[in-house]
Amino acid sequence: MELMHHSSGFLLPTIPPHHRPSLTYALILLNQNLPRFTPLLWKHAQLRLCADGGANRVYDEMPLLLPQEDASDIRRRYKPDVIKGDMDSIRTEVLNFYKSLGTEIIDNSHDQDTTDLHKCITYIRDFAPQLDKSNLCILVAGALGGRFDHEMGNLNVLCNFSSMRIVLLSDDSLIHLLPRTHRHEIHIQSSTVGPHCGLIPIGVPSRSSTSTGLQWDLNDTEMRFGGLVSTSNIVTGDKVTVQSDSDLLWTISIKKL
Ligand SMILES: Nc1ncnc2c1ncn2[C@@H]1O[C@H](COP(=O)(O)OP(=O)(O)OP(=O)(O)O)[C@@H](O)[C@H]1O
Ligand SMILES: Cc1ncc(C[n+]2csc(CCO)c2C)c(N)n1
Repeated sequence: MELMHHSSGFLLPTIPPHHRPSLTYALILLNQNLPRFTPLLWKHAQLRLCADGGANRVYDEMPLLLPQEDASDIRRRYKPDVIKGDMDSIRTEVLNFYKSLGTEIIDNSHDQDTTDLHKCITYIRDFAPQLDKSNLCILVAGALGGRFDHEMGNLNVLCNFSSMRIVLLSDDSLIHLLPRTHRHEIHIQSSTVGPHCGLIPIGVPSRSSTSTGLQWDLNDTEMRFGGLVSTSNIVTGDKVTVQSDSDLLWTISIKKL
């Protein structure tokens, strides 16, 4: 079984040269409070998309995250490449502003069966011609906090696209899938993440999960909702390994400074 490496180097101003694997990043901004480190994610990304009302967040909140700079300069500089969704949340002034700067607008108002985040991921997967897809990682800003149905929809997207690397981010947490098809090695960048973490089966229960590097390691352990799921766990070093017969969610806290 192949080994998959994970790292949160994208939370550092400069991604370390030894960072493995070397990834190409795309950023999706959702309609939820933007994490304070969004300008950093923006810098690392080669493609930036707003999911519908996510464009309002970029317009309203980027100037607040960079208060020492002029708001209208910030708005012109942080121009999304694409705004995609059912367009029921983006404000007209915001839509017209980014349209006038040349942002591509994709109106999918006919599709009321998939979320705007789902629509953005489909776009990156199927259309973004300039991106190297072989080592692509999609960072999703504003995925947690707020409405619980949205949060669950965002988690479901990890399952819809389980073979893609997708990281859900808020100010406090980072979440991604550990597909059962791989063994996993998670590099803990202790200056930016930890120590609180969790391993949670998603979709189906896990009959057997095994980890190293946690205060409460799993050892051929069964996990299911209604039984044990590993929350409030703690990372003990700079490396965590995980193997499971089911897809698991990995979550780790993001440090404030
Ligand atoms: N409170 C929230 N918490 C987490 N994610 C959110 C939240 N609000 C929106 N999102 C994410 O941002 C995307 C765009 O949000 P937007 O408000 O434009 O969606 P929407 O289609 O209008 O949602 P709805 O019609 O259900 O209110 C959503 O698809 C969702 O992924
Ligand atoms: C069973 C079922 N539940 C909810 C929706 C509604 N819905 C799901 S995604 C979406 C688009 C949001 O931008 C909407 C309206 C549906 N279609 N089918």
